Formats: sequence, C-alpha cells, structure tokens
Amino acid sequence: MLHEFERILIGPREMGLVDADAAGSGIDSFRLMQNAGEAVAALALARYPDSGRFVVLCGPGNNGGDGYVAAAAFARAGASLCIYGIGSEDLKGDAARARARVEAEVAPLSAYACRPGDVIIDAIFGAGLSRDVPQDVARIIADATKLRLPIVAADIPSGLDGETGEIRGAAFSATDTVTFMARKPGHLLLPGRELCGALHVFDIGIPKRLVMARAGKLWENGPGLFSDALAGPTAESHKYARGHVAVFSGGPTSSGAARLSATAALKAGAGAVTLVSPSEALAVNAAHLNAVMLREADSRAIRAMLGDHRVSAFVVGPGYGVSAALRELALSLLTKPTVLDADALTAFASEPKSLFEAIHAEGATVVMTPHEGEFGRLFPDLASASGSKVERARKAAARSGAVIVYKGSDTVIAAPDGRAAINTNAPADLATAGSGDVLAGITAAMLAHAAPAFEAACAAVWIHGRSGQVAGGGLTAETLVDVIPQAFPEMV
Ligand SMILES: NC(=O)C1=CN([C@@H]2O[C@H](COP(=O)(O)OP(=O)(O)OC[C@H]3O[C@@H](n4cnc5c(N)ncnc54)[C@H](OP(=O)(O)O)[C@@H]3O)[C@@H](O)[C@H]2O)[C@H](O)CC1
Ligand SMILES: [K+]
Repeated sequence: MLHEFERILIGPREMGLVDADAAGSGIDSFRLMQNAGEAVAALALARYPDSGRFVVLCGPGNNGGDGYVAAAAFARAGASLCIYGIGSEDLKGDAARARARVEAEVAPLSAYACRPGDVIIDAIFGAGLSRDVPQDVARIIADATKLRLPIVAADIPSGLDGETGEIRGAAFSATDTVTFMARKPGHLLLPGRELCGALHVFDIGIPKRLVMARAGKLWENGPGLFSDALAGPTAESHKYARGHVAVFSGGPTSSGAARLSATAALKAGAGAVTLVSPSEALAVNAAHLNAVMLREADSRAIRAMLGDHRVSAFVVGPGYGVSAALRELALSLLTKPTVLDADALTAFASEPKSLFEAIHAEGATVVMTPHEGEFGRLFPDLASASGSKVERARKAAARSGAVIVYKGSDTVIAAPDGRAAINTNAPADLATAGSGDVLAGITAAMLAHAAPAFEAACAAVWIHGRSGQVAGGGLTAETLVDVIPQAFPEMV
C-alpha cells in the first residue's frame, strides 16, 4: 500500500515529540524556528507586496517565536512593520532568542487596533493552544474579521485546535496558513479546514523519517491509500469489472434507495448486481431496472446467495424500513462482506451490542456508513464525547469491529486497527437526497473487487467525492451515478 509522505497527518502533540526527537538527534532547534518564521515572512511578502503594513502578532510560546523571526525578516526586507506580543518579556528558549534579535519595538498585544490596509501575521497560538483564547485575542479576531484583513497564519490560525479542527472560543479566518513538515488533522477537519485559507506545507529541515516515526495511522484520503488494493492481481482490462453485489430492496413505496445503491454498484464496476426484492416490490423494481438483475427475497434465495461463492458483497439498509426483521436479515448476512447503511444502522439503535458482538464473533467484513444522526444512535456516548471526529470514528470502529465511514463534509473513515483517513474531495452539492445510497453501492462494489474493508471504504468515499465534482452544481443522485465511471483514479 502506498502512503505518500504528503498525505500523512500528524497531531500537534506528536509534532512536539518530533521537535524533541530532532533536537535529541543534534538538529539545531533554533534553526528550525528560523526556517519556519522565514517561510511565513516569504509567503506574506510574495502574497502582499503592496501591503500598507505587516502587523506581526506574537504569542507567549514558540509560535510567537516564529512570529519574531518573521518580523526580523520583514525588517530586513524594508517592509513597513508593527509588532505586538503577549508576555514578550517572559519568553523562554528559542522564542526568547528570536525576540532578542528583533530591534523594532514590541507593543503589548492588547494595544493593537486593526486598521484597513493591515496584513496580519498571526503567530499568537499554534500547536500549544490548550484552552479558549483570551478576551483581548478574541477581540482582535472579531475586529480583523469585520475588516476582512488578510491574515497569514503561522502553523495554524490562532484559536483553531490543531487536533480536532474545533474553534476554541474564537479563531482567525486566514487567507493563508503556512505549516511545517506535515499537515495537522485540524487543517482538514471542519470547521478548521475553512479557516486555513490556502494551506502551504513547508519543509523546515526535520528529516522525514523522524516525522514518520511519530505519525499515527492517519492520512488524508486519496488513491495512495487504496490503489494497490483495488488494482488486484487481475488483467488490466478487468481491473474493475468483477464480483457480484446483492442489494436488499425495501417495499414498493421505498424501493428507489436500494435501486440507487444497485446501479451505483454496477457503475462502480461490480461484475454483476442483483436487487433482492420483497415480492410486493418486484413489479416496481422490474419497471425501473435493466442491467441490474432482480430476485425475490425469500429465505431460500438468501440461503442460496450466502452459499454462492460468486456473490461477494451485500448492501442492506437503504429504504428498507426499520424493523426486527431487518436486524435479523443484517445479522444473517455477516458471513460475507456487507455494507450496513441507513435503516440497517437505525434498526440496531436499541441494541447496538448485539450487532457488534455478532461482527466480532464472525470476524465479519463490515462497513457501516452512518451520518451524524445514525452515529449518535449507535454510539450515543461517543457522539457526545469531547475529542476529534477522528477519535470518535476510531473508537466506534474498535467497538463495533466494523470499518466506520462517519459521513459529513469531512467524512472520516476508520478501521478497528486504528487506521483512519479524512476525506477532503467532496463538494457541498453531494449533500443531496440519495447521495448516501450511492455511496453504499460504490462501497459494496469495492468490497466485491476484493479490496479489504478499510481500503474499499476509502476508495468508495473518494470516488463518491470525485463523482460529485464531475457531476457539478445541481447534481442529483441519478446524475451522480451516471458519472461514477469518470471518477476513478488514474492508477498505475
Ligand atoms: N516542527 C515544528 O513544527 C516547529 C514548530 N515551531 C512552532 O512552535 C509552535 C508550537 O510551540 P509551543 O510553544 O509548543 O506552543 P504555542 O506557541 O502554540 O503556545 C504555547 C503557549 O501558549 C500558551 N497558551 C496556550 N493556549 C492559551 C490560551 N488559550 N490562552 C493563553 N495562553 C495560552 C501556553 O501556556 P500554557 O499555560 O498552556 O503552558 C504556552 O505559553 C508551532 O505551532 C510552530 O509554530 C517551531 O518554531 C519550529 C519547529
Ligand atoms: K498561529
């Protein structure tokens, strides 16, 4: 499996350990800070060559140190400059050294009054933000936001939690963010992603192996995570056309969701797709299907499919209707790779443990695709817990034994072994009726390609997002399905 360094995400705490490792291996930590601060200044000078003045706001830690280095660089460049700092007399270590090299006056942060024409260099808080921002910082954030001042953030916009992507009281909305070595989860999780502006990753000289050694198993989702698993051993021309997906339909008035899943599975390259329909919905399903096969859902048919080695994955839940019968059906399918979506998740709200125990006992390959509400029904304690969406998804995966696709504009995919990915390619248009049914179908097609559950889910979420981009504004679930074949990654 390919995990390019560029896709690695590393938490602020782990990045602190990388810094310590770098210092321990003899790397000059002040040099790293100089590289960081100079990168911020260079970006700001290039982006805003006509700036009225650069206003460098420096905090009490090493993020502030980056700011003092940037300030010295602005001074050397002859730019108009003002510096404001918190506790600038009490700085320690590298930050104190950076401060000492600044010849210009440093005013207290509380004295800063925003004015039009300012370009703010935000070096107040970075990885070390540990609580809500103080009031004078919140006041500056509000004023700068009102005046729409350009803001270049060092490492991460102040007030944004680099681990969770959440706002601690208030946060700058940056035009540009310059971060170092690797992105942090908070740069991609919402609302953080929307506050970073253009994100630039700058190599400040820490050996990549030190970063890799501390990085947990978290990546931005992309083909590097799943292309090997999808390519498989078969001939090039049959790369995607294999496996047989069976999708369970709801009754006559709610059969459309399962049809969307079924046609999506077909478009995503399943070799064959069967819609398994209650007898009373056979007619309506038959009227709407061509390439998808149709079969009546009786116990004999289900037994036959479970025993048929050519049937490789199931989808159950879309439009099915919440019932005890659905619980029974879902549990009976777990001997084959199964996507549990929509009603199949809600059906277990009153007894999630029975599902999780069955998955663990069977060693089943299951992908669950909850949106926020369904996640809350299955994992009420996790949904209300503090911490990041990544942590919640990881805990849900470990507890349930399933790969969790925790949906949203920042969908997180998590595996029981702790691997996780944050998806970033989904346009807002994807939040439309039937979109989830399409995702469930693509996921089953990936499972039918014999991809392991985590890779299958990552691939499906990414292809779904890219389909949304291809379909463009005003997309519907139908137009989304049509463009799935155009949305596959170019694989080598
Ligand atoms: N390898 C790298 O990426 C490098 C990054 N660098 C930069 O260093 C910062 C991280 O520096 P650190 O000192 O760990 O953290 P901060 O500067 O972000 O902030 C810590 C100080 O801020 C105080 N703090 C935290 N939250 C608040 C708050 N809400 N209100 C007031 N004060 C707060 C904190 O005080 P404590 O009481 O919590 O201890 C600290 O005083 C990283 O982001 C990069 O910009 C290096 O320059 C080079 C290597
Ligand atoms: K910052």
